[in-house]
Amino acid sequence: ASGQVVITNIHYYQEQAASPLSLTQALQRFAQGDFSLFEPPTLTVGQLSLFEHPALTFGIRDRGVWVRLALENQTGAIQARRLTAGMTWLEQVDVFYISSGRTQTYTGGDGLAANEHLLPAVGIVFALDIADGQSEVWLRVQSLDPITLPIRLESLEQAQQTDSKAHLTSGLLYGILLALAAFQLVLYRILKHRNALFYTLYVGTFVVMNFGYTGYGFAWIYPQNPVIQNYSTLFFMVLHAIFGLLFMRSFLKVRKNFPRLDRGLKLYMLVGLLAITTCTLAQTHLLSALWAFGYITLTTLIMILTSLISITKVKDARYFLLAVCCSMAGLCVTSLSTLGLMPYSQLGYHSAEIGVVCEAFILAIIVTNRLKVIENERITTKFLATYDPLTKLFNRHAFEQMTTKLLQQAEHYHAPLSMAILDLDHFKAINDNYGHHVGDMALKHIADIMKHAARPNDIVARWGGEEIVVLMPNTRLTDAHTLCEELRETICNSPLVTADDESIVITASIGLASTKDYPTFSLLFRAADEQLYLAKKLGRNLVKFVLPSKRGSDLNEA
Ligand SMILES: Nc1nc2c(ncn2[C@@H]2O[C@H](COP(=O)(O)OP(=O)(O)OP(=O)(O)O)[C@@H](O)[C@H]2O)c(=O)[nH]1
Repeated sequence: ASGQVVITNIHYYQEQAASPLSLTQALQRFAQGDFSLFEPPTLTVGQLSLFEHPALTFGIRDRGVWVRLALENQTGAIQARRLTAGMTWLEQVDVFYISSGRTQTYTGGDGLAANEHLLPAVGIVFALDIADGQSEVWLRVQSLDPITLPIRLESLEQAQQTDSKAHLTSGLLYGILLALAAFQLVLYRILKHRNALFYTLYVGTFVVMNFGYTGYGFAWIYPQNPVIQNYSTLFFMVLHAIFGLLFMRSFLKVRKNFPRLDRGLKLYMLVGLLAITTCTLAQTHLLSALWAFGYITLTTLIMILTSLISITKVKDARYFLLAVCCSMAGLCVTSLSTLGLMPYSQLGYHSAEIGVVCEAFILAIIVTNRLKVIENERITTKFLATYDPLTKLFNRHAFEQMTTKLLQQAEHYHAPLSMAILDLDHFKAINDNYGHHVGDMALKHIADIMKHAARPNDIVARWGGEEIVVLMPNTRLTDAHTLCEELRETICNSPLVTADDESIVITASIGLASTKDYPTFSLLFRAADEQLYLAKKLGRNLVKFVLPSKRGSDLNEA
């Protein structure tokens, strides 16, 4: 039987006086011809009608509006229908169903606690039994939020389909946005970077705001509290804008690049927050609505302008701009269609959500990318603090720190510990003959040999220039000597082969000392260094050390 109950025409009237009209007065006005005929816009793309469900829009106003629907039931029987008459945020919607001189009255809207007529994501709905022949529905709507009245008269099966579609769309939207926000929150937990936190709050406040205006909050969470319903959406709208600005300041480095603008933004955010808090606490609904809509529009413009002027200064600012433009475009279409400045359609109404999803995706990608760069820099800095970039051996600083610790342990456990200092022979000649580049290759080559020769607990570090130090825990001088001898031999038997296929024999001199006689780092180092000097003096390619019993003599020569 669907389709055989039709709305034949729609008339509307905007009250002029602050005091509301009664139904009788409205009927009189209609009879006098004060009502206007509503002509829904039409636009079809192929089979699809963009303005499938006519919607009347009156913007934000403090006076009531009347709508009259003329119905015709051609089925010859009473038909059950569901009438959707307005968005979930409307404060009060009175419905008068008139047939054969009898009037039935219903009241819905979010101004009334636990209102059963409010269906989240769908609107304010009424179940009507439509009498055979002609009948009328009269609606009176009063709200300080935008008065947007999509009108649908649906059979019960159609209504069910509409509901499923609406819940599915909302589920999808929340799913995507919450997943993106959760991902950034995890990144924030790990990397502690503000970009990720502000992103989470920016997207999170949008979800809360959306939960408010779609009516889920009122239907599911605070049905007894119309005050929360009336103010939460507007409050979170401003909060969403503020987190957007905080995110932008951090991402576009506004404080560093435009200090004066940054100070202005701080003030702007403070004013935004104070104003909406005051309006909310004072429960001035009209002012809150005007402030919230104005503030979010101005904020989006500020974000667009700031990203425009940041393009030359900040990497990825152009993507930030693209993201904000997506959201701005969506928000504009939704605002214009809810405020009645452009024809209302479902697509238009959902544009803000589509825009925000696009924005959230783009922002998630650029934030993750930014965090990757920051993390890489952090890893590099950490690496450079510990390692020598050329040879990838520990650097001098790391070596000193580790040695101090190991010396304390050796002393505590009365364990032996040896230190060797290795210096390449005539290294200057390699640089001079083959170039600095080959000198570097030689250093790397020797470092690789030493890494390979070192035992798991040995510590090999580049002390500086062509000097490499080795700390050998739990190693007596004689064992250390054997190891150093092997190392010296390996080095001189492993010539460096250059890119030109030239083979360069490299030799090294090594000085060795043990903690048995030199218990502190400086003494140990100086002793090893003295032995190195001796090795050089005695002709190079040698390992030199002092026997503990005969300090100063040099019995072991390679
Ligand atoms: N290619 C290269 N050369 C370096 C690096 N660090 C230091 N040098 C060079 O190493 C050379 C060390 O020269 P010297 O101290 O005179 O010692 P040497 O030529 O090895 O002679 P002996 O130590 O007496 O055998 C200098 O020419 C430095 O410029 C480096 O990282 N890369």
